[in-house]
Amino acid sequence: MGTEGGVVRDYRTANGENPAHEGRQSDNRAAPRSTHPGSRPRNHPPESNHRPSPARSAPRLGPATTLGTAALLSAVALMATSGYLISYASEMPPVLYLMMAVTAVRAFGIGRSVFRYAERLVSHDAVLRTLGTIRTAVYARLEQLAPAGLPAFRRGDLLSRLVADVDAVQDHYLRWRLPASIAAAVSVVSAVGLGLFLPAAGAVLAVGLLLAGAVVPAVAARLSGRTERRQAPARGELANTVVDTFTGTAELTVAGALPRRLAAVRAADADLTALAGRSAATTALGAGLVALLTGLTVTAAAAAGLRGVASGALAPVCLAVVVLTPLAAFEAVAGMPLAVQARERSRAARARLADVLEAPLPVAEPAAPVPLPAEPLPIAVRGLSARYPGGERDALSDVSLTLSAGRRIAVVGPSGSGKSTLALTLLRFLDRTAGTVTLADGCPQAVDSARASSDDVRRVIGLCAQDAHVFDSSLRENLRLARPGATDEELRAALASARLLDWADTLPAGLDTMVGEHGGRLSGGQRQRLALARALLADFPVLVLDEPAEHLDLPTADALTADLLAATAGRTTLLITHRLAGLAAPGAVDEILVLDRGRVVERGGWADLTADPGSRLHAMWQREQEADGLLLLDAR
Ligand SMILES: Nc1ncnc2c1ncn2[C@@H]1O[C@H](COP(=O)(O)OP(=O)(O)OP(=O)(O)O)[C@@H](O)[C@H]1O
Repeated sequence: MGTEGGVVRDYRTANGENPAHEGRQSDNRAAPRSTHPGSRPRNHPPESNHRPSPARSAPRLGPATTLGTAALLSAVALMATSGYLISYASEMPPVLYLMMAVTAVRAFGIGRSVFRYAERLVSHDAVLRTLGTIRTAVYARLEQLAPAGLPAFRRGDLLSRLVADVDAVQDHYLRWRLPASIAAAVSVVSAVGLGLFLPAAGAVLAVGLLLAGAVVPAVAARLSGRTERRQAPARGELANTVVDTFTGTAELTVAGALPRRLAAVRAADADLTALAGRSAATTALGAGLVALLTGLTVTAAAAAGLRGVASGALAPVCLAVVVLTPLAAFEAVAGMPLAVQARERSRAARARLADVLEAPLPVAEPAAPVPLPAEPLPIAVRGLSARYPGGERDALSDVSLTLSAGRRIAVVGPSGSGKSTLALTLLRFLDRTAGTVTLADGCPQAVDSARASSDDVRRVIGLCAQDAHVFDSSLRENLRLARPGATDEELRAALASARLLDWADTLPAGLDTMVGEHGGRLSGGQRQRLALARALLADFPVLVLDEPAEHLDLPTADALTADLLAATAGRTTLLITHRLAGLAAPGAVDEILVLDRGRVVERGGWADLTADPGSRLHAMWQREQEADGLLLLDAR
């Protein structure tokens, strides 16, 4: 089935078969502790083993084809019986003799509209259901690919795949398969039917329909196949440059690069416009050729009819039938050149969807996920290594640590040393290549996280990411994502822990204050504090804070780090940071791991490590203090 199968094969989660992610609610889409006992058995099968057959996903077009054929045949018969009725009526027979033809004209006239309406209803219902299935499958796949697997796709291009390419798939059914089947059926029946009146006219019609319905579309496909197939990637490119330009407008303006980016957008737009122009030219050529063939066929049928009348093979009153039937029958094939163009377009779109649906998953779900222990601590990480899909080397190598109840560990290291990779691997957004992560380590109910569903693991280990998404909603709704049933008191307590309550209390609308798109009405620090409050409200047994103070100015970053260390006191926490200032306070964290190139190169308490002049942490701390001093001088 080629790419067609590639897309259809994977529509696995449709029809509610895999309600896998209903419980994800916070930054890491995890549910609050109160809803986690970890022992709920999963009721969805592992995705990688579960692929529905194409037969179940492709729309059933049989009824629509039958109705469409009936509608077009009614139109052909209407034309033929009208011609016959007018010719016969001109002979002025008794009215009673005309009644049968009159009734047939009425029946075919009504039939054409009724069948056409029913065909549209049935075909669109079937196809839209399939589109819904495809879109669900694409969303579900994207959800599984995120976050570690998504960088393989560009954002605008993904948007285009999600919207335009999925829509283009409907063309495969509604604009190619359905009209092609109807055209074939109507052509055969019309040519045979006319042949019964006059074999020569039937033959002429058969040749005309064959040329218009098969040869012209083949020529159109040859002329524009490449153009049609290039449209979907070109649309993706345009979407990508537009999204990139919009999201980076501020930076591009500051760097003076906006004109260059706009030129790139215009170039992508011109490319797509040129493709659309070439496609339209082919459409016009196809329509022109079909109109020409219609005229030639009607003329040849009329000539054959006249010869038949002269030789006595055709009753004169039936001449109009022979002339008018081809005119109506060509309606069936008139859209075929467009249909093959739609086929080529949707073929490319389906291939692009298959890329998404068949992209390797960064995490493989176990075939039979085991329930997690009700009390998941301590969590022992031993020899953990991980690699990104397509990566040449491990981004994380042989990392070990123990997260026991209330223990706080800081992971520091230079950019690219694997800190975020450690978080992703612990949360099972990325599969490990070696090592173990044992929940309830040392207890009889100990379980390795790889044997549980990743959703369950994310109910135990929560993440407050550096780029935590803030929704375009109110403060209250943003917080309630973590715990839908939370009372205002609980929300206020979480805000207080994140040191945001004083500010929230000054707002006229209080918790109902709208925060804007991506939290645009908040400062960077307020956004991060809101994300922290949300993570605290979710009350995960283990909280991973990944660079929560990233992108903030130094005083704000240090204040936030100090506040979040205070807010997470007594909680099991893994704090990932490249800034050390917040860790210097006595008892801030229990252990510090220094990562470099994915490996733990140093570990210990703050005091011990910084006291050793040869230690990495000592050197990092010195560098940070010197840099801060220079910044202070600059500021003065
Ligand atoms: N999605 C990805 N696909 C492939 N490689 C990746 C991906 N994300 C990160 N990497 C690579 O993995 C390595 C570790 O990256 P990671 O993001 O864990 O570093 P980090 O210590 O968190 O850096 P930073 O402090 O800058 O956030 C880097 O070499 C990086 O290039």
